[in-house]
Amino acid sequence: MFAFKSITKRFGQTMVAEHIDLQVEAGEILAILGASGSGKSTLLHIAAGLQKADSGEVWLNGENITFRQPEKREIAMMFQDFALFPHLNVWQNVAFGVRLRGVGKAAAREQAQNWLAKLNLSHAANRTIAQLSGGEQQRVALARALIVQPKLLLLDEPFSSLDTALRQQLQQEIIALIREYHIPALLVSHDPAEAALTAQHIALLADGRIIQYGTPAELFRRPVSAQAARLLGCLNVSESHYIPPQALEWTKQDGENCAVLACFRQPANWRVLIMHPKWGELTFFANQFIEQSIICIHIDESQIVPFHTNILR
Ligand SMILES: Nc1ncnc2c1ncn2[C@@H]1O[C@H](COP(=O)(O)OP(=O)(O)OP(=O)(O)O)[C@@H](O)[C@H]1O
Repeated sequence: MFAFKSITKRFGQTMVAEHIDLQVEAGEILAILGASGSGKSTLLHIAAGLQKADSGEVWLNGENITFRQPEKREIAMMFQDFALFPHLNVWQNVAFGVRLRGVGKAAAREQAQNWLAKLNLSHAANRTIAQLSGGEQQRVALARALIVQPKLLLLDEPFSSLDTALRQQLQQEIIALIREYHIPALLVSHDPAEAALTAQHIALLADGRIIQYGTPAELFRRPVSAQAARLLGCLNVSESHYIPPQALEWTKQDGENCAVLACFRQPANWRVLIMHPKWGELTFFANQFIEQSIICIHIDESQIVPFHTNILR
């Protein structure tokens, strides 16, 4: 298990982490979701020992590693830009970490081949990095990270340069490997869909504070504030409440007449913007183009999530 205990970090006047408490169990992914500049990468760097916290502790498998050197932490990182070594071929990149630990060339090569086989890359073992696609490079980066049997895996937006299909495939591979090898993982992301698909828990980070923590289902069902709802990419959010998609229904009767402001084509459906007499401008999705200028909308008010501001502050 990995844990941050009351981590605090400032850069000059900027508070980047304020008493952050988080933990992630072996075999699970914790996603830290936040806007740009919210302090996500700083937390990863503190976990890796690349930045020092001003106060607080970092624990891994029951040991306080706060003052341990980065190379002694047994932590692996994967980045958005892969960070592979261009002068080494594929298997040499994968074998790099075990070679550093003194494993002989033949044994390291064999271990690298095993990892490449696991990730369906055996055919590319002797290629240069430039001869790989983005998805293949990221799988090499994953093999290179896991071959050293890390005690923690840090994922810094590792999927963001991949297309949707590749991204989902790699996410599933990482989830399966983390589970198989019982490694806890921290994923930083600004993409709520990615966090929801990959992580068992999500921590929403804003201005150096965890504004909400829970399972993806808990967070999406009940964001605690407008800021949390917006970080989760929810629609129909105001400062006082959130109207979830299932609360809003297009009916023939039993609702309010709403003006249709716009209807946009989306890949899988139509996105409709309406003006509701009580709740104002709202968005919902329809499976057909809405031709009428007025439609009847029922809102199940029992499903509306009210915000009590400053709940966790
Ligand atoms: N070494 C540093 N010195 C001074 N300020 C820093 C340093 N590193 C980060 N910061 C500042 O700390 C804040 C948090 O940065 P951080 O990189 O952790 O955010 P982030 O959430 O990872 O952002 P992004 O999603 O854009 O990568 C930012 O305001 C950033 O400018």
